[in-house]
Amino acid sequence: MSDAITNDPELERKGCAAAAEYAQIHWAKLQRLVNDDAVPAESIELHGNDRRLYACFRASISEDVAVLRAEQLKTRIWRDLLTCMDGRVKDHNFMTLLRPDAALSYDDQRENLFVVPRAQFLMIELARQREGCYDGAWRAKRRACAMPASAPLRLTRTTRYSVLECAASTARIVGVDASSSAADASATSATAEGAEEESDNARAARLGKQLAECVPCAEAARRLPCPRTAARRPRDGAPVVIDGALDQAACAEACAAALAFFDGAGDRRIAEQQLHRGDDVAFVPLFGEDEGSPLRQALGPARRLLARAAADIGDADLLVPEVAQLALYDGCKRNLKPGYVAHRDNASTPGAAGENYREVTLLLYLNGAPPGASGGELRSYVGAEPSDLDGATALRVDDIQPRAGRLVLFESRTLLHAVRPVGLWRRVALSLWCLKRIPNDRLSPLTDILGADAFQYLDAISLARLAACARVFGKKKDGRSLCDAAARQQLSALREEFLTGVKSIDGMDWLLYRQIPSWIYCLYDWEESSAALGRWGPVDMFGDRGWTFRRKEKEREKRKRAVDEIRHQIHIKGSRAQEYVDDFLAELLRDAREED
Ligand SMILES: O=C(O)CCC(=O)C(=O)O
Ligand SMILES: [Fe+2]
Repeated sequence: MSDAITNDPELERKGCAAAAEYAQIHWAKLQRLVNDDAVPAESIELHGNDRRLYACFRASISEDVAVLRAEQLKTRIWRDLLTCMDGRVKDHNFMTLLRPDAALSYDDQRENLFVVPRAQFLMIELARQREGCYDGAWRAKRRACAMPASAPLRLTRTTRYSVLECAASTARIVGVDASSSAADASATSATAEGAEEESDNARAARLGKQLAECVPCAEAARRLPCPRTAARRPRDGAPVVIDGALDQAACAEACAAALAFFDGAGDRRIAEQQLHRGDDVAFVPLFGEDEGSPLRQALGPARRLLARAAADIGDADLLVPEVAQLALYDGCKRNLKPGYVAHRDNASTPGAAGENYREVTLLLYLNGAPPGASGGELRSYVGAEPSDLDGATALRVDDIQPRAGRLVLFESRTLLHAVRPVGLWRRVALSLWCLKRIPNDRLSPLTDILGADAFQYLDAISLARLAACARVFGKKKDGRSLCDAAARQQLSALREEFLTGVKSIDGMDWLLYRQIPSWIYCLYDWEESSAALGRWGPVDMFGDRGWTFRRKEKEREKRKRAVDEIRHQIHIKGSRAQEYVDDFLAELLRDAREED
């Protein structure tokens, strides 16, 4: 056809990557409609003057735009119309990908996408928005596609996190039930949120959840075989940057799977956008089978690389958590420019508020800013003083560009860093924090004795007993001990299952009081006994036999001796610790009754 518009090969060559990125951004915008039925389709802005552009289009062309054939796009009318757009529409002739069928995603019709000038794309998409192509039925269908019926997002409680879990992808989204146990493993010691107020994250980190769920790095590398990397221990407060740590193909696959995963989670990704950081976070198990999990499979090479890099740092004391963090800074979401304010991943001074176990931070970028997009640099304030929270004392400020396959390592306690606001692109990275036990860990004397791993093998009842013991000799001021926290979590999960019928060590039904068996509360009270005498013991705890108890210093002494004894027994008996703890608690309760 003589008046057909032909594609300019030069334009194609230059615009290929940009077109793909633009398509991704456009699809992300439409995702808002999928996630929220209340959003009118035409409220998604595509261009500065959408109404006018749409009117202009409909003044010339009356065809239906829901499903288009190639020849419909190359007519003389279109050519004239597009010629008028020069100077009126920004980037009017930029190569842009158009979906032939509005009902389907880019992926669904990957082979058949049209390459059209930007102005043409805009007019067609604006018409689709305004003419019902993205109506309720379309949204429902897209939702169904994103979330197969067999894999609904559901709220689950595990011993570790309270999470939204997508069964098909085995990644876990944090942030649904922040009040109880959200542990997004991102404790921040020096963020804008204020030093006084401890975040859920910080609390989770302080309680050592990460430490209870990790393996020595050599073991991690054994479990996830991968060739040696160039990773080395970062020193002198400066980050180590290694390019090409992961090949482009692996990055592209991982990135696409991550974006699909986050898109599938929709608005449920994160309950509330936090002020100091704008990313969406999911936790991906580092180890285990890949089958049945597209996301985990796609992240396989990245997970192996991180585990290997952790081992290559060469510090035998380093531990690798069982989960890596997948973070999306979605610059295409709600016109936000998400970033992360200046912070350190661990307290710069040992013992300071917010301290956790992070020693080395590993960041693996799965993509970089596409041409024309900007932001998202990792800003590092090298040499900033430990008390400096905003980088004023930095000797050097380096902006490290995210790039597919780029691995960055830095000392978690030392490097003050930020993520610069991300422009119109979707930045995807996988992070892993290598942990190190804190000498004389104030959090958990029992952990020192049993080892953090023990918590994985103890059932709720055992943990509760250990918790009770830990409370007796644990350091109160810092909050719950490790096992106390673990016990609470397991017990509250159990609550739904067994409202009755779970027996405490002395054969009584657990009386659930604020989700925790009341005998634990008795022990708390017991522990809290001060020099002043007081009455204690919830009357209902022992039902008909309700009794009270007058606390005395000498009993406190007695308990302390008993606890020391238990500690000793645990130490020498190893795995039989549980029995001894049982005996100890039984004894405590017996004593208490006798006293009465
Ligand atoms: O993604 C990055 O570049 C850094 C993210 C970060 O600082 C964090 O998650 O703690
Ligand atoms: Fe960080």
